[in-house]
Amino acid sequence: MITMEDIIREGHPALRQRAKKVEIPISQDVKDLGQEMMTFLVNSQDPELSEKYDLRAGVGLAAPQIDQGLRIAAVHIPDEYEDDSPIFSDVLINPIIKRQSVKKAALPTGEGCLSVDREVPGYVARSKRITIEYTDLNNQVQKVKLNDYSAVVVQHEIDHLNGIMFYDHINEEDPFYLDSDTELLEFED
Ligand SMILES: COc1ccccc1NC(=O)N[C@H](C(=O)N(CC(=O)NO)CC1CCCC1)C(C)(C)C
Ligand SMILES: [Zn+2]
Repeated sequence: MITMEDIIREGHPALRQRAKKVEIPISQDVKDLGQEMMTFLVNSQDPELSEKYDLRAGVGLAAPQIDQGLRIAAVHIPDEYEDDSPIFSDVLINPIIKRQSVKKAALPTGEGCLSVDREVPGYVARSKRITIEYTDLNNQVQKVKLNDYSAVVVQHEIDHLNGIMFYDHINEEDPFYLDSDTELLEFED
């Protein structure tokens, strides 16, 4: 199973490389990798398992973060109200952003990263609404519209497939600069 030891940290060159497209139909190896990545997220959100294996509560994981240079990202976004029905949960193979809103959104808390062991303060402005297309683990092409928090998570993961870290988006002069078309998302903890 994937644990924090398998997650490479900033400074590792693999985090700055562009991941390679996955051959379709996906091989069994890719299917296993995708399932393992999803299992990590589910485990990391389980009180017992996250405690037992010292896992950070993850909502997304990209293959480059476990040193696999493939365009695969797992996303598992819990619904803070109903535990058993996540807001969005899937393994994205070769995801592409087909449409994105001009309107931007940022988390009021800023962002962190499983591959970054430090706080990097500042707003990360991302498209508030996106339409993504990807292949799922059953080789089905999916077209999904996401907004707000789900859109933030997926954009954060797709960035990893392109060697981009969240802090690359933070304004150097004023980390908490917000331009007029960026809103802070409501964020109940
Ligand atoms: C169950 O966990 C939650 C429930 C409700 C709100 C937030 C979370 N958890 C997270 O935001 N978790 C972050 C996360 O997984 N990521 C993913 C990552 O590093 N992918 O490479 C960072 C997030 C920052 C914004 C989008 C993803 C970490 C870096 C803090 C572990
Ligand atoms: Zn990350």
